[in-house]
Amino acid sequence: VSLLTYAGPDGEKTWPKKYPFCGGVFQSPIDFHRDILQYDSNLSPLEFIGYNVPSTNQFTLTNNGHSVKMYLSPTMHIRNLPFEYTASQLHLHWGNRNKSEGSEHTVSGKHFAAELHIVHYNSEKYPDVTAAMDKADGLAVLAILLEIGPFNPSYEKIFRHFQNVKYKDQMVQVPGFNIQELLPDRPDEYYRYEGSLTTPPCYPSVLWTVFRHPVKISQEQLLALETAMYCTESDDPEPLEMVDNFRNVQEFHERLVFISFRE
Ligand SMILES: NS(=O)(=O)c1c(F)c(F)c(S(=O)(=O)CCO)c(N[C@H]2CCc3ccccc32)c1F
Ligand SMILES: [Zn+2]
Repeated sequence: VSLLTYAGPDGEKTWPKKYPFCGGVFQSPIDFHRDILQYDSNLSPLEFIGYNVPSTNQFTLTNNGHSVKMYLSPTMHIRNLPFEYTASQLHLHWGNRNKSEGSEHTVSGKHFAAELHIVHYNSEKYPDVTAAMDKADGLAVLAILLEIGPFNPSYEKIFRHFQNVKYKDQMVQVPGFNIQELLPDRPDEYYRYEGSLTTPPCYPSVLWTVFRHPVKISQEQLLALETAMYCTESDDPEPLEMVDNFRNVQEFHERLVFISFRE
């Protein structure tokens, strides 16, 4: 989808022209602020099955021109949602070296530095993610907010490969590791709402789980994320830096976000 640029003449404001759902209902991301939050005691901790992938397995990390994404193992799934959801891929959203405020979801109007998404599909009802991605109960995405702190060795297991996926369509193999290491402390505390893909085609098909607590990565790790990748292919005479690949927050009318924690 070459149309997928966030800023400029083809930016997110033009998405609804070609992708009508982008101008529709239940759009993500959103801002979490006090008067739309409601505690829900039924929101139980998620179970992460098969997340500890042996290093004999490998994940494919690739630059798809607007994000860096890593395909995950079909043995990974989450339980304690209305259905069983199987992992598909993870990817990131970030800002730029002068403005490290590239998260998609915001809290009380505040951006975090970046955001990791782990995309799953409803494997109880659909054969694969492509069949699931335009269904209301098709996808479940886990979102981890990233902020600056100490060096994070778990995130480094992915970040150390960025130099090999600098350009569009490049890919590299990443040795398996426990993907649960990428989750924050207290993963039982999260925001939950029904929303959409944050890139075209913006299908309202995502059950969002945004963890309350951010994960820390170092300033250097964040700079690597913000400066390593390009949207363009390696031989493109006009390289385009892959930066600011986050969608702005969407209007959230008369709806509630459910929280599993008491503020
Ligand atoms: N922020 S988000 O979680 O909404 C989200 C993205 F932001 C994003 F960039 C991608 S993508 O695969 O890199 C490109 C879109 O096709 C996907 N990929 C999803 C959407 C389409 C699709 C098809 C198969 C597997 C994954 C996805 C995505 F779910
Ligand atoms: Zn995403």
